[in-house]
Formats: sequence, C-alpha cells, structure tokens
Amino acid sequence: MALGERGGWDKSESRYCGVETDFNDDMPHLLSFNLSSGGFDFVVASLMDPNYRPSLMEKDIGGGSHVLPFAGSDLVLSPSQWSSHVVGKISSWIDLDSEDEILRTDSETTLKQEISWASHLSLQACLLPSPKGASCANYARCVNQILQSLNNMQLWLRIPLVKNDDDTTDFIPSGDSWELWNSFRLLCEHHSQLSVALDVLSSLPSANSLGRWLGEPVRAAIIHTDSFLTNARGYPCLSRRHQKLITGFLNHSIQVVISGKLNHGVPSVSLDSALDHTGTNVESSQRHSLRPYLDYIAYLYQRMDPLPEQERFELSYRDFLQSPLQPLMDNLEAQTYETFEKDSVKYIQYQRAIGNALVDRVPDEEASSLTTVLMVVGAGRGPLVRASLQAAEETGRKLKIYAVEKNPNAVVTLHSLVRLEGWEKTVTIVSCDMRCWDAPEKADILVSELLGSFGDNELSPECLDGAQRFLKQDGISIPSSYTSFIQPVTASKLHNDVKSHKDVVHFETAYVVKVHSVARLAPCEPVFTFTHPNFSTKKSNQRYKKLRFEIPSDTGSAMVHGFAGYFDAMLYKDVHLGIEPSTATPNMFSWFAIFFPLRTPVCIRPGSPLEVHFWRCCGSTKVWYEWCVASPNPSPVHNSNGRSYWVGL
Ligand SMILES: C[S@@+](CC[C@H](N)C(=O)[O-])C[C@H]1O[C@@H](n2cnc3c(N)ncnc32)[C@H](O)[C@@H]1O
Repeated sequence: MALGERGGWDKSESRYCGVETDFNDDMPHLLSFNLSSGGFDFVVASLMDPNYRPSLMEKDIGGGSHVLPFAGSDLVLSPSQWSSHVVGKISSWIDLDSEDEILRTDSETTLKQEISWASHLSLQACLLPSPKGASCANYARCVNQILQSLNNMQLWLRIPLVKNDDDTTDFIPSGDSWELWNSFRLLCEHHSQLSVALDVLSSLPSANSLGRWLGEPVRAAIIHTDSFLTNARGYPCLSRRHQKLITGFLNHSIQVVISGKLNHGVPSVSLDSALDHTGTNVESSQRHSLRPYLDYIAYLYQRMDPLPEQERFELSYRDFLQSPLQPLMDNLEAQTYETFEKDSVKYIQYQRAIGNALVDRVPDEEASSLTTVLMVVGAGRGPLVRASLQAAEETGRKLKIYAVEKNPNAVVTLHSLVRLEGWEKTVTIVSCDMRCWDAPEKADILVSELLGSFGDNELSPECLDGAQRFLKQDGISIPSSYTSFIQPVTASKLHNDVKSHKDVVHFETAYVVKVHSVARLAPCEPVFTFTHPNFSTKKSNQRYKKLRFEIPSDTGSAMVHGFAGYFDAMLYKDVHLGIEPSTATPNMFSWFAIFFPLRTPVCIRPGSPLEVHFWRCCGSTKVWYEWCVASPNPSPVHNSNGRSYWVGL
C-alpha cells in the first residue's frame, strides 16, 4: 500500500513499511492478513518452525537425510509474492558462538538451511538475529561463508540501537552496539550484501552517536510498539527525538518495520481472531492490531517536506561516484555548459562581486569617462560576460570586455551570443589558452570560474598564474582567493562502490559525489588556499597540510571510509560562493562534494585524534594529490607520484 506520496516524486524504498510477525505455518494467510487487512507492504516472517533443531531431527530420522519440517512449499505463494512481500526472519534461537557444541552446530546447520531456502524463494532479504554476545567470530565466519556464494539477497544483521556510556555488558562491548556491528562487518570484510536492521527502542542515544548510522548500510529500522507514546486520544505517537530519527531514516531510504503487540487502547483485531471468524478470507473491514502504528508512520512520512525541485532532479546522483571534470585537458560538452548556466545563484554572486569591484575601481565622478578593461578568462558560452555587462549597467560603469576561451566549440556559441545580443562594440572574443595569450593591453579586472569541487582541482591556480601576466599591478582578480576543506566521513556505500572495481587505482582516485548517505564525523578543516593575483617571485602551487580531527566524545567510535572535500571562494571582498557545509551558498547546485577514499577504512575513537596529511604535487604535465592517515593507524600514502589519479596541465 506504501506510506503515501511525497512530493509525488520520491520513489525511495522507504515508502514501504513492514511488520514483524510470529511464526505461522500458513504463509498465505499470514500475508493476506498483514497486507490486505493490515495495510503493510511486507512481512518479516520466520521461515522455519522455532522448535526445529537439526540434532533432534537426526535422532528422529535415524541420522538420515535432513527433511525440513516447516509446513508448506514454495508453491504456497507466487514467486513475486515471495520476493516482494516476504523478508525471511532467521530463527532467533541460533547461537553460533555458544559454548554448547550441540547448540552451536545446530545453529550453523539451521542458519545455512534457512538462507538456502530463502535464496531458493528469491527473497530480497533475510533478517539475521543479533549476535548473542560480544564475541561473534564464529557467527561472522559462517555468514561470511554464506556471503561468498549468495545470490542477490541482502542479509540484514539485527542490532539494537543502544549506547550506554557507563554500562559495559558482556553482550555489548563498551555499551555501544555500533561496536558489535563493526566487529561483525570487519570479520566479513565490509561485504556489500551485509547490512544492518536497527532495533529502535524507547530510549535513544545522543544525536552524534545516532548520526554515525547514516553512513552505515542500514536497510531497516525495527520500531517496537513499546517505543511509542500515547497521545491525548489514546493513539500511538512518537517522541520528538524518535520522530526526528524516523524521518531521518525515511529520508535515507531506510524502511520501517513495526514489531510487537498492541500497547494502546485502540480497537483492533488479531490474526487469530480474524482467521477464526473468516476462514480463508480476512475481512478488510477488520483492523489489524498494529494498524494504528502503521498509520502513524504514514502520517510522519506524508508530513515530511516535499523535496525541492533541484533535489528531485539530483536524486539519481545521490551517493553516485563520478569522475571529476578535466576542463583544461578536455573540452566540455554543450550539455555540461547547459547545466552550469542554469545555476542562477552562481552568476548572481559573480554579478555582485563584479559590481562592487567596478564601483571601487571607478569613482562616481569618473563613471562616464573611464572605461574599465575586464577580461573573462575561461568564458565558456558567455554567462560571466553577461553577468559583467549587467553589473556595469547596474553600477553605471563603462566596460570593455575580452572573452578568452580555449574550447573552440564554446567559442562558436560565444560568437553567436555576441551577435545576437549586439555586444560587438564592447566584447572581443579571443580563442586561445589564457596561459599563452599575448594580450594587446592589460586588464583592470580578471574574472574567472575555473573552480572544481575541491577549489584548485581543475587547475585554476596554474591557469590564473598564466593569465595574471595581463593583469595590471593594481588589478583585481575575481575570485581573489579560494580554500579547500575536508572532513572525515563514514560512507560505506561509497567504499563498497570503489571496492567493487577490485583494484588499487580506484582507491587512489578522487570522485565527485552528491554525498547523501554519509556520516560527517567532525567539522571541516581548511586544506589549501590560493590567492590571486600573486606577483611573488617565489610562489609555488605545491602544498602540504597536516590536519587533526577530533570526533565529539558522545559519538562513540566510528569508521572513516574517506574524506568529503569542499571549497569556498572569496569572489571580491565579502562576496563569496562555496559548498563547505557550514557556509555553503544556498540553492547553488554547480558543484557536488569530492570524495577521497581510503584503501583500508580507519576506526577512530573519541579522545584519540585522527591525523591526516594532504599534498598537492605539481609536475611538468600534471598536478595530483597524495593523502594518508598517520594516526591512530598509519595508512599507505595514496596516489604516490599521481600513479592513479592526476589532472592534466
Ligand atoms: C567551469 S567552465 C566555466 C565556463 C563559464 N565561465 C561559466 O561560468 O559557465 C571553465 C571554462 O574555462 C575554460 N578554460 C579552462 N582552462 C582554460 C585556459 N587555460 N584557457 C582558456 N580557457 C580555459 C574551459 O574550456 C571552460 O569553458
């Protein structure tokens, strides 16, 4: 039935809500009751009788071949019913790390039989019970074996959402259930089909500690009916913090599953009574006991703000790795220019900066007599030429413009623009690389936009070094400076996508990504700054920066899969534009973040800082970054000599 429509566009998995059921060997009834009468989209149901134990069966059948004792066959549901509406719940009694050898071997046999049966049914996922204690090596070993030859099915490891700072139990080391998940997934080498189902309980850990999970592969949030409060009319509702958590999950394609018994005094009907009264057909007028909980989750889902149009457009880019552009070495295509040109916010900021620079440069008294020479270097198809002319009109200043562009295809469009707009007297088009143009005169103002997601990564410094030859000594560069930033992130999806290439090259490459399912573990730190113009004779575009990140003490430990990178550019005086999250220019969409992966993810703990080193290296034909972690555990230096990733000069 789905939770509803959200802005009419969000096709995320989280529209579907499930219910955890008790064992019932009549699967068709179980399904029809929970779907037709309950309104749920899927059931999380046991596939095997909870009383089944392989060792007992062996005795019964004299050690012969194992016969699965659960009722029904695959024919009781259609293949599409099995795969769309049933998540298999693996027997919760299994304990693969038990001291009791019979229980341990029974558990292993059962786990393998159940997963094999679930694969046979083409279920999309199976829910694995939580490890019974802090030591889960044998359970993980067995799951890891299964993962090696599993079809497309996901395994959701059930983990209670618990973090008690002063309560260390045998079950959860350091009182933090994230540690349990972390041990398990490390033992399974970050397998991409191993994910998490979080049990949401009535009390919640701190916001920082919850935030970690958004970078982990959480597929489901199982909310127990005990976690609901009761509203004034006797209906279930959630606390403010629970609401925020659940809407956060829904926003990250995490499905909700309701679990437990009716705890609120609303009229209802149970599965047994429905079956007793109606035989094979459950009357849809009768209400499922958990329906009020589903209705509440649907209410939360529908109440979420609709996605803004730009976000909807960018949905398919979320957490999708892209190679950064190389606008210097390659020529951009028409559709890339088209995308840039739609970003009116970027050009408004440039127009403001140019207007302010014109007013500072030419006093009011000389506005009609003095002509400012402005050069747009890297003019593309002309949007910054237009912004410059509009700034001149707004401020009443006179302009002479040179539009310098090295892409011959963009130059064609520039010529037609100038003709169409009648700018021939003001604008001169120069089809040339700015680094080798022999300009006929010097500029008062140099305007460029050669910025990548990491600021200098599209080689703006190298290009502007060439262009400043034709800037007057007291001339202005817009932008006047730019700075890159990084922060450590948990990003299991990105890590697995990089890993899927099975080589080192992809782990030593930076990617442009619309980061969404990531946990930002610490505030950003600045990395490299470039200032223009820079007439110093000793200047170099090589950079080296050592950075330290501390995670907040209430976060708990966390996994760092790499670094999210951003930039901020000062265009002129206080007019800036950028994507660094704390100062990002609102509604600007020209740049996604950049992601620098780590070959081996690093676990960090509060109180022990993460020490990171970044280098910008320059050769005669290319520029590249190298990066490493020095502490708590040293990583290899990534991308030595730019062997895997570089930007061509
Ligand atoms: C990011 S695009 C910006 C285009 C345009 N200014 C805009 O805002 O839509 C950068 C442009 O600079 C051009 N470019 C890059 N390096 C250049 C160089 N060394 N000389 C001339 N043009 C260059 C590219 O071809 C591209 O058209």
